[in-house]
Amino acid sequence: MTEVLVVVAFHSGHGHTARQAAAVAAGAAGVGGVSAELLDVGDVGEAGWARLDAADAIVFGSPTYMGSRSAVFQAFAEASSTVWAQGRWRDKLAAGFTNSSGVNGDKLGTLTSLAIFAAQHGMTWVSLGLPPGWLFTADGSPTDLNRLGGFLGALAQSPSDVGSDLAPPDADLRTAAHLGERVAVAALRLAAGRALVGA
Ligand SMILES: Cc1cc2nc3c(=O)[nH]c(=O)nc-3n(C[C@H](O)[C@H](O)[C@H](O)COP(=O)(O)O)c2cc1C
Repeated sequence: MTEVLVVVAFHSGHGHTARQAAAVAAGAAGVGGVSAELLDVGDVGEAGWARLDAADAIVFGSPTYMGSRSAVFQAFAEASSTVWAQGRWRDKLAAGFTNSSGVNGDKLGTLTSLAIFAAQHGMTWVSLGLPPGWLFTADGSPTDLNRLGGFLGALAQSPSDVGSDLAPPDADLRTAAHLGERVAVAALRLAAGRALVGA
């Protein structure tokens, strides 16, 4: 059986995005032949960079701070310029997720920045692949998968006065798990294809 590695590279200032990251990793690890690891981008170190090099897919996650990715994630992105210069992540799969307090909260700014970051590295972006839930149709529910209606990546919302023990809600964690599973399956397919064509 093909073994592939999905690394979930994330920042979380107060634990909410960390819960979303854990859900992404659990979704990926639930797919046979796939292992998933969490990596705090605020503390990568030599071993962390090596795990990123070894990954078949990297799922990037950040809270939305002031309408974009956090300063800690940005520092990680800038630190990856050596990786970029050497093309070490080229042709790996990538995907992204973000969490913020506003229902909208300008989360798209974060996801867009993550997708551009992945594109700069020559990675192949995997979308969320779910229909929008909740208010997309009148009979929707806030417990729907993809309740926040994103396509580019997984979205989560945590009220600013609710701790990470209670937020983000289950629907958003299930959405994150779906993204992890989708990336894992895509990584398996890519590995199988590579084995066939020898590249
Ligand atoms: C510096 C800062 C900026 C923030 N900017 C936004 C924002 O632009 N939009 C929003 O909806 N929430 C914003 N928030 C709220 C966070 O996104 C929210 O608290 C989130 O759950 C934090 O995730 P974390 O616990 O993983 O850090 C901001 C919070 C901080 C600390």
